[in-house]
Amino acid sequence: MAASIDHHHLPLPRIEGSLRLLIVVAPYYRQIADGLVAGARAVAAEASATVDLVEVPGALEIPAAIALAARRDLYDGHVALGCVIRGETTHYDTVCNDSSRGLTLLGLQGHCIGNGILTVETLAQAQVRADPQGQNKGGGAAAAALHLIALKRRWDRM
Ligand SMILES: Nc1c(NC[C@H](O)[C@H](O)[C@H](O)CO)[nH]c(=O)[nH]c1=O
Ligand SMILES: CC(=O)[C@@H](O)COP(=O)(O)O
Repeated sequence: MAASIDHHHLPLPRIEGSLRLLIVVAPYYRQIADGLVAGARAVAAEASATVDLVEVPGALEIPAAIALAARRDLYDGHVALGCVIRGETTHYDTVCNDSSRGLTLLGLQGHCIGNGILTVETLAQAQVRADPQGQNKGGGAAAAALHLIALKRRWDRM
């Protein structure tokens, strides 16, 4: 088993005014997705954000769904949640790389996105990462979106 390493988490930023988050989740592995969503919702509640949630079939559809929502400028930030577990073929690499690249490209266009798409070898690895009492990657992705929103608002005021 890998050594456990503590990650330092920034405190949640204080954000004034209304705050709208969209969670886009791929429930390809339902139990994992549920843990990720629970963690993300808890962080959103801490920041008093209102949350909408939509589901898409798989991680590959997450960037496209966020791009569609972003066209309407409905949300301050987006939280991408899902899980990719290595199978027998190279499809794993496509799903991991293209979902990540899609989110990164959207981020570089100025959209505030937290990436909580797990890319793992085993279901056990996914379980500890999705668990809100464990590594809580869903919460981490929501926090990442909030940090970007805070920066955007700060620089919009200058
Ligand atoms: N294998 C996994 C997938 N594959 C499905 C794709 O994301 C996509 O929905 C399909 O290719 C149709 O476009 N998705 C996951 O979220 N996790 C996987 O492990
Ligand atoms: C991660 C995947 O895309 C995977 O679930 C597909 O499995 P396989 O490579 O065995 O078809």
